[in-house]
Formats: sequence, structure tokens, C-alpha cells
Amino acid sequence: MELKSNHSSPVLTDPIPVNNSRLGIHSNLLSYQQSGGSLSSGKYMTIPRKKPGKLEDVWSNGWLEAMRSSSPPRKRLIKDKDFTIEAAADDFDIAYCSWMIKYPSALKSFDQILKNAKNKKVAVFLDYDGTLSPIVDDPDRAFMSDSMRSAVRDVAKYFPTAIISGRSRDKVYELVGLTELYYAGSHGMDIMGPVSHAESGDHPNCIRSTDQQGKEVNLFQPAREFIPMIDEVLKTLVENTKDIKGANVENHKFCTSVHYRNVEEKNWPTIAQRVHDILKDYPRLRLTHGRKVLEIRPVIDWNKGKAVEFLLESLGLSDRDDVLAIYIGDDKTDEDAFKVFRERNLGYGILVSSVPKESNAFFSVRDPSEVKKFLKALVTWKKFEKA
Ligand SMILES: O=P(O)(O)OC[C@H]1O[C@H](O[C@H]2O[C@H](CO)[C@@H](O)[C@H](O)[C@H]2O)[C@H](O)[C@@H](O)[C@@H]1O
Repeated sequence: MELKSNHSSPVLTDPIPVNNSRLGIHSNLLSYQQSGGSLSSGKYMTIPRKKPGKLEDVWSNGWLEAMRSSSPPRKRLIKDKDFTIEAAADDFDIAYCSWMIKYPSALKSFDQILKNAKNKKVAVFLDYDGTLSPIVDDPDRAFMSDSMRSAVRDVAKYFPTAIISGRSRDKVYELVGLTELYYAGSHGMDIMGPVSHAESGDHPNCIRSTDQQGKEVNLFQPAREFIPMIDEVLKTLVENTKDIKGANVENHKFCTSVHYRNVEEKNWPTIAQRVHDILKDYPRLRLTHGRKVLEIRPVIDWNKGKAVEFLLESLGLSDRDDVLAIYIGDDKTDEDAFKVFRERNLGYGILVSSVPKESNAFFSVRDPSEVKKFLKALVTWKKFEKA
């Protein structure tokens, strides 16, 4: 079945604020115009969304392949009365060790990182799932440990620190529970940042608000106009996947996730097809892949990388030679941030991965427990430096 022709060229254009040259990033904010929606005037730019193609193409357009490779398989454990080892440990370790030549351990390279951080202001950006909390089957039970929370709290005492998550800002705040951080939810499409250096506050998508403590903050929501559309899609996704055992649709306000971690693999084509069928009616939405999750988000040129740039700007830390930023994340959506770090020489991206995978990060750590070690080491260094 072919998609209707009106889906093949869905791109109308959206206003781009032109008077925000101080915040160069905003001139790149691109989006599609809502059909029939009225949007304010301004400069227009477009980005192409991949033509969806034939419906049966979930087989050939790479969705299924991406789904299969979207999260490392849990390693098989061989248990003995005295020890537990991972299956095929030798082969795996060889591959992992050679991968680590390209992405050295951030813990083992700590001295090198410190050398570059000396006399610089360090800012820390942290992803949540798979970085601060381990990956678990139930997204509602992805809790971070108290010791991790305390490590993040300590980091925030010494360095401006932000959480950049795919989850809704409210949800990730609830999970982290620290008031001393900045939060960017929905893959950066919902940022609560400081007002102090906020030329970013001039942006039309930025409004003054107050946080949970009543402190004045800047709220930046570049995809606000998409809320009704996301809401509508969410309802359809819930309805159309309710008969697929294990499927779980999560609402992030500016985007939505369809989890298939608990869906039998033989049903992955079905869930992919259902999502595909719904998405074809929404040319202003696109799909990205996370760890056993399909993420549906607005087609705007905004992501975790842009969110980091925005926060650095808001913090008065942009375009400065005396700033070194660190970003720690584990999944594909974090690659947008790693890429910006490389391109703009902002500092170090650190990938959390226990298996070899291509990345734009500079360093790696294996899992959240190593993230915690790294955060603690940063704090110890700063304390020592101050003493
Ligand atoms: O940007 P993040 O903070 O890493 O959020 C990305 C997605 O994380 C969550 O899903 C992932 O973690 C779940 C809990 O461990 C796991 O069950 C799921 O398979 C993973 O994809 C969250 O539930 C998603 O909504 C986020 O988009």
C-alpha cells in the first residue's frame, strides 16, 4: 500500500525568530507548520522528514533492524557455587578492550580530564535512564540509588549541573528529586533554566516562571504548539497498541514513547507497523530510536545538543575558553549532545556503555556505577583544589 501523496511533501515552514542573534542557536530552530494552524510570521526554514515509503517497509526501512540493535542484550550469566561469569567473556572482553582504545575509560583518563579542567569552570550535564539509573523493565521503576543521588547532589554543590532527559521534565524531576539542578525534559524540548544570564529569555518560546521553591526561572519550550498533536497521537497509540502484550506508551508532553522491551520479539513487527501507520498521518512528527523504545517527537531542529547549548548560554558559560563542559549519556539521543561537544569543542562527552558501539563521545564508562565513581572523583578533585 502506498502512502497518500499528500504525505510525501508535508513540509510547510514555521517562523524562525530572527532577532535573537545573540543566541545564535535560535536561528536554527526549525519546525513544520501545523495544518490549518495559524503561526506567527517570521523567517521560515525547512528540514526534510524522510518520506515514509510503503507501509510494509517497516521491514526494509530499517525500523526493525534499529529495534533489534537498540539495546545491548543482557549477558548470559554462568553460575557456579563459587563464582558467576559472563558467557563468552573472553571474546567479549577482547572486543570491548579494542573498542576502548577509541573510547578510553573516563576513570582511567581522569588525570587527563583534570589537566584540561584546571582553572576552568566545569559544567556537568547528565542523562537519566541508563546513566544515573540502571535500565529496568518497568520505566516507572527506574529509580536512582540514594548513593547516586548524593553523588549528584555533591556535584551540583561545586559545578552547575543539569539533567537532560527524554522523559517529561516533571517525571525526571520526580525521579531525581534534587532542587539544586537544572532540568531539561522531553529530549531538551522543555527546559527550566536560570534567569541570571538569560538573554535566552528574550526568545518568544521562553517565559518567566517559578520553580518548585518559588525561585524565578526561565522556561523554554520550543515545541509548545505541538502539545495538542502529541496528546492526540498518544491517545491513538494507546488505543492501537493495547492488544499487544507488554507494549507501553509513555506521555512526555512534547513527545511520546512506545516501549517494546516487554513485547515478545515476534510481535515487534506488529508494534512497528502500528506506530508507522499512525505516524503517516502526522508529517510534522518523526520517529527516533532509543533503548527498546520508539520515540515520537516533533520535527523541529531541537535536541539534547541544542538544549546543552541553550543552558550554557543561559548560565553565561557560552563561547568562553575558560569553560569545560562534561556530558554523560548512554543512548542515541545523547549522541546529539556528544556531536555538539565535538563540533564546538565544548568539553568531553562520556558514553555509558558496557558493549562496543560507535559514538561521538570522547570517553566511556561501563555503567551507572562507574558514572557514580566519576562524579565522586570530580567532587574530590574540586574539594582538594579548593583546599
Ligand atoms: O534520555 P533518558 O533520560 O535516557 O530517557 C530515555 C528514555 O528512558 C526511559 O526508557 C529507558 O529506560 C527504561 C527504564 O530503565 C527502560 O525500561 C526502557 O526500555 C528504556 O528505553 C524512558 O522510559 C523513556 O520514556 C525515555 O525516552
